[in-house]
Amino acid sequence: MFNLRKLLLSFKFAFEGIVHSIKTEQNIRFHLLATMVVMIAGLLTGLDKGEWIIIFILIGGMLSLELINTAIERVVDLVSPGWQPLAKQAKDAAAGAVLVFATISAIIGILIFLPKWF
Ligand SMILES: Nc1ncnc2c1ncn2[C@@H]1O[C@H](COP(=O)(O)OP(=O)(O)OP(=O)(O)O)[C@@H](O)[C@H]1O
Repeated sequence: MFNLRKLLLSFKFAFEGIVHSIKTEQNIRFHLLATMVVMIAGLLTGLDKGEWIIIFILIGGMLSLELINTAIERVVDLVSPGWQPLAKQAKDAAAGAVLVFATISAIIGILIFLPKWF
């Protein structure tokens, strides 16, 4: 009923997916750098518990969305190695989802940090 080996293997595969995405996707490395900058800024600025929770939700959402974007890119390349309008639409929509979340995250970050600095 509960297979520990299978559970551990699924963690291993998920970890491999994260490592592969970091190695191959420049955008994910940029977001990891941004994550570190925000964490350091948060520690130096002094955020309350609610603000940290919001920041962690945004960081988790952002990185998860980047991983899903990588997955979509890989599946599109798999099923459509040649140029296809639908492949472009799929990849651009996935990239658009990342951009929407990144923009909203940046706005929320500004709303949290700016009043504390000025
Ligand atoms: N198979 C395809 N058919 C049509 N358009 C594509 C295809 N692959 C990528 N594109 C489009 O080409 C443009 C440039 O893509 P880009 O150089 O970012 O490559 P990518 O495959 O989307 O991303 P990555 O380089 O991270 O794999 C984007 O608009 C993308 O949607």
